[in-house]
Amino acid sequence: MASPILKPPEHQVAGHSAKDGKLGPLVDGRGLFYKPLQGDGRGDSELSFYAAFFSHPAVPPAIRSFFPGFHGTHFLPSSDGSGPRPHLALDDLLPAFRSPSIIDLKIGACTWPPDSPDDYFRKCIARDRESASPTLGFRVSGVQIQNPGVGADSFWRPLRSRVRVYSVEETRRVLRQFVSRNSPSTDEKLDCDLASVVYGAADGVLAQLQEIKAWFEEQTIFHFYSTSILLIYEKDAAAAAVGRSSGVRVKLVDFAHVVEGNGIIDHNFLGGLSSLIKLLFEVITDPEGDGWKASKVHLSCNNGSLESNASVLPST
Ligand SMILES: Nc1ncnc2c1ncn2[C@@H]1O[C@H](COP(=O)(O)OP(=O)(O)OP(=O)(O)O)[C@@H](O)[C@H]1O
Ligand SMILES: O=P(O)(O)O[C@@H]1[C@H](O)[C@H](O)[C@@H](OP(=O)(O)O)[C@H](OP(=O)(O)O)[C@H]1O
Repeated sequence: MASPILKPPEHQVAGHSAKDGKLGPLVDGRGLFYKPLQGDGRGDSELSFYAAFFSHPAVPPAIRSFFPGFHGTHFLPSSDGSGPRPHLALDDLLPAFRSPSIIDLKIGACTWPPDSPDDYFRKCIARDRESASPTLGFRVSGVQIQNPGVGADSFWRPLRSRVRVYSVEETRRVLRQFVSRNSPSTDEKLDCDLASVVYGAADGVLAQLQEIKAWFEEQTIFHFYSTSILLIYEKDAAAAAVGRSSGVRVKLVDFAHVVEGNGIIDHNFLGGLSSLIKLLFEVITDPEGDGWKASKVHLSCNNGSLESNASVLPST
């Protein structure tokens, strides 16, 4: 069989990209996503996580299904032309989708593991403070939303530099935009028409997140710093899914900063996940987004304390 042609993924919304001659992931068009092992120990750390996670007897099979399947490492030519290097071979999460709407949500108010080197901690906290992470416990890392009525290949893709500094209000808005049928770039009122099927259906995003959350309420094996939750769905399929499955997928990706849990609950991830669930639930119950008011919240983090005045909480 001829070797597959490797190319940058068509629908990558965050992270390092192989486009423009840089080092990034490649896909083979046959179902595998190859993520190059990054330097600074990040690649080795992610490889160790995948090996430990998929061999750990205490991880339930249903939980494994929320992670990309892992198929070892493959030595492949790097996308930046620097020669062959090991790549993680993962299930490509997107072949089943023709025009996927995707959002990457980086979970956790703290994005750096305890005992991180000082320069890494400073880099992370500077980025976190520009974002909604300290307030919400998660932030948007990247998003693409199919433009309805314009064609299957037309997407709204805001600049990543803009997305990673989204405020709380902007984060709430994009979560509503993600399930609206009017054009994402429009100023008109968002319709949130697909919220009940994409977020609220029996096999929708909230049901899947609740299953993940139930595991995080018990598991003390791993602590996931800077890990993302990807939400992936197809607008046409969701619109046609009255009473049927919308095919929406929830997946966890990016495990370069996972550390051992040492018998302790991963409060950082659990807090962000709970906050995300609450916001998505409110998209269904309060699609107009009126039930929010400004409030002041204090959150503490390892390596220091964060304070924010910009938070919003639902009114009671
Ligand atoms: N298995 C996969 N299949 C398809 N797409 C994927 C897969 N894993 C990741 N992606 C895409 O690649 C993006 C970045 O993934 P990931 O966070 O693992 O990369 P990264 O370079 O480590 O990111 P960062 O720079 O944030 O650390 C995701 O937002 C998603 O769009
Ligand atoms: O959110 P963005 O804008 O995509 O920014 C990236 C994101 O913060 C990643 O988590 C980080 O990798 P690490 O988590 O591994 O530090 C990467 O650092 P890098 O550019 O130094 O790789 C950043 O560029």
